[in-house]
Amino acid sequence: MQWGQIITHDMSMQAGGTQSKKHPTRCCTDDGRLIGLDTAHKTCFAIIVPPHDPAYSQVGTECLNFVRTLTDRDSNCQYAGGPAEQLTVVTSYLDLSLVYGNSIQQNSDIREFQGGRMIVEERNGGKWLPLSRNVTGDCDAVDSSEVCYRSGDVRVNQNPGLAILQTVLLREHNRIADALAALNPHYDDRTLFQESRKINIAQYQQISYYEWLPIFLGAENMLKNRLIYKAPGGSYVNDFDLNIDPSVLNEHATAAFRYFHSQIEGRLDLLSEMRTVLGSLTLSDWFNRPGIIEVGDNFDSLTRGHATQPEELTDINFDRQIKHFLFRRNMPFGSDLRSLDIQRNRDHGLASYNDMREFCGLRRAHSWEDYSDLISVPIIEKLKSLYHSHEDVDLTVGGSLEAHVSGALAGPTFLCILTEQFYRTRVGDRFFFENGDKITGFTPDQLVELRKASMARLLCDNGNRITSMQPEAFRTVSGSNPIMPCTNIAQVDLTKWIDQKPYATADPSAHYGRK
Ligand code: HEM
Repeated sequence: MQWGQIITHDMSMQAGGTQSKKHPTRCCTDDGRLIGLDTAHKTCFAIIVPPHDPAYSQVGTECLNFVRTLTDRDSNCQYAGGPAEQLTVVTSYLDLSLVYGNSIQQNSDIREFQGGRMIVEERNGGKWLPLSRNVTGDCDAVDSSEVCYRSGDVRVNQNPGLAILQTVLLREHNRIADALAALNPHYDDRTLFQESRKINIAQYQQISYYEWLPIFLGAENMLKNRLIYKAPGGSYVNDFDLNIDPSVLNEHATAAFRYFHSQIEGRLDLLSEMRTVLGSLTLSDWFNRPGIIEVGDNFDSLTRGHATQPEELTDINFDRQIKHFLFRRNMPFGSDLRSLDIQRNRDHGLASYNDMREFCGLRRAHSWEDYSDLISVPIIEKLKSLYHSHEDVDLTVGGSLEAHVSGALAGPTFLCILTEQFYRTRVGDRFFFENGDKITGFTPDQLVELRKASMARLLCDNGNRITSMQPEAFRTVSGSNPIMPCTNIAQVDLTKWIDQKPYATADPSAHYGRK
């Protein structure tokens, strides 16, 4: 689950949102009462809570704040006709923009400009993400001495697991930079930075496509649709296609990929190196308060917990920590992520579930009963009581009610969207790590090494003192996936980067991130 959120934050962020921070536009009063339509801001689309709601009725909440995503109409974009298009504020590519930032300015703010490294700050003997310059603004901090991070992505502080993986990926960059500096003492800061960034992104793409996505999209489905290849050793996959638009599909970011919100577990276990449970954290106590990961041995214990504790089932149930208590900020109740997802579907004006089925080559339903090919009859009965017509069912809702395709964690409609997205994400990326471009690609020897990258090794190398892990870290520990010493887990051999080729650059003024 947690890696999925990393991928999400790398690929999209709707414009105008504040994520976990309280939105300055208030569409409800602070105690959850409705504001008249005439007084509410024009971007308001508040979620109306029915009086009998089992959770919110306990505290009389009538209204959940919801601010519409900014569109091309709100920006200086040239209006090209057609419906409004929602804007995103991060790069679509899987390029670790959440670590490196989305612009030269963002990047310059978090780079050390020495030895190719990113800024880390030492606290209590550990190396951590640098602190935000506006602690009380960026986090739910009581005072400005609390830990609150600055990174390539403003959502970094949202939950402890996310902050851990952001830290792991940042430390990995510096680990690579230090190793390259030792192997190539003549490299300058910029060369070290760019080469380390390139390796970090390549490992991350390898892990995402070959280790993580097969669990979600099914390995066979991915092979069949050319998202992954049985590419042995050092051979390239030259599938870059200039005509493929790698932008993130609205149906992906606003509906299909959010289905995995159902995997979020509200209890975060802290585990010792022996994998005994030392305690646990409650998710809603730690939204936007990442400092907890720096306390005692929590960084390692939570990392082990995330690698050991099963995620919640991918189904119609959502943990109350995000369904009732999202960003509750010490209040008895917070917001409801599931409602936000459904309302966001409507805000963005996505095609209906039925339209999307048809688009994906599935049978268009002409009656409620026609949905029974993919949705169980008792659930259709519930839908009937909620929607006037079968044509009205939202994509977010219908897609998440389908029986899963064998080997995947989604039904056919969502799987169609997810597969199309991750096809575009690789084929539309001229820098995708398997690409054999002479200037930007890796050598076959380097590719052999990059294909050894794994989540297990990433956690081993970047914990404080994590010394053992199961080799398939996205899967639970079992007889065939036992905990083993980190030293037994394959590592990318960086000696293959000993001055392999001169750093290709002609125009010195075009250096990304130069101060
Ligand atoms: C503790 C974990 C997580 C929390 C608290 C969380 C919370 C949120 C919130 C508050 C939003 C914005 C909702 C809105 O206003 O529309 C959001 C958006 C989103 N989430 Fe999550 N999420 C989590 C994990 C995940 C995971 C595991 C995935 C997928 C694997 C995911 C996928 C998405 C996507 C695709 C978006 C839309 C991003 C955009 O385009 O702005 N999230 N999430």
